[in-house]
Amino acid sequence: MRIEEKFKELKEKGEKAFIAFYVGGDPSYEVSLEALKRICKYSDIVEIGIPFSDPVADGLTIQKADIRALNAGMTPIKAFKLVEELNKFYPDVPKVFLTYYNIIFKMGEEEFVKRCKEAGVAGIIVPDLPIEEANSLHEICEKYGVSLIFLVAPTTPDERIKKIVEKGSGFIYVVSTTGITGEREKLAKEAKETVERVKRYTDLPVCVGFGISKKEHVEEICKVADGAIVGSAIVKIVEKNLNDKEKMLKEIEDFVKELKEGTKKKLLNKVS
Ligand SMILES: O=P(O)(O)OC[C@@H](O)[C@@H](O)c1c[nH]c2ccccc12
Repeated sequence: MRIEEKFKELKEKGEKAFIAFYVGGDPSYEVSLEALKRICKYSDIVEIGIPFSDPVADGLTIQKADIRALNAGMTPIKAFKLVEELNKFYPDVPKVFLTYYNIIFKMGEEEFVKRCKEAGVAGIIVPDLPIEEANSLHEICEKYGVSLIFLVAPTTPDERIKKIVEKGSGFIYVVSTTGITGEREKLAKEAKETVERVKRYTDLPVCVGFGISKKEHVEEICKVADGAIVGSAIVKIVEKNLNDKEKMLKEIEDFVKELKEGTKKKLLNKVS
């Protein structure tokens, strides 16, 4: 399913998007497939990280997940296979790749995007690709109908936001705070302001990630944003339960189910 269709469907239901992030291949290909199936049950969009040896935007939790996946033999080619398999079970949940640019560069931009199209990957997020360097990838993504999702940080000036929303598609990813991925106790206060700033320049959905780790955070951000993205708090469950796969999967499923509830609150607020 395309990302645009998903947001349309959510709007009709009066819900915001819950987007879960998970590293493909963590702690093994098979377990990650099973975990992602559980995640797909309750998520509107799923972000799958292609593990990379030098993930500069990631905190320790996701760094460790990348290492676990790489040690277990995960590769970009297997990541495409993972999406294909998931699409057999959950075709209505758009899958988005989170990948650093080296992986795309090595395969070749066109080959990478063509494979995304064939595997049914709806979009890609490339955190280390600045907008100024994104022209060719942008064109190729348009040609194949794959969304190219860009990040906006609280430190991004308005002039740059204007450039980003021109090229971005699917949704705009607002980074709640400066820094790297990882759980945080509180939702950063600059997150809402950044969402409002981006919304001045675009009608694209705006979703927020970085540090969102509880249902309360999801509820809070969904008052202003179109969706919430949770990564590290889910990946942490893997790390804590490496010796008990069934417990790990159950905890992931229960947690994701609870987080999704936070995106339905807005409707209740509106009605009352
Ligand atoms: O882990 P957090 O703090 O919940 O943030 C989401 C994040 O994991 C996911 O979107 C992501 C994982 N790696 C990234 C690198 C850059 C930007 C975003 C990401």
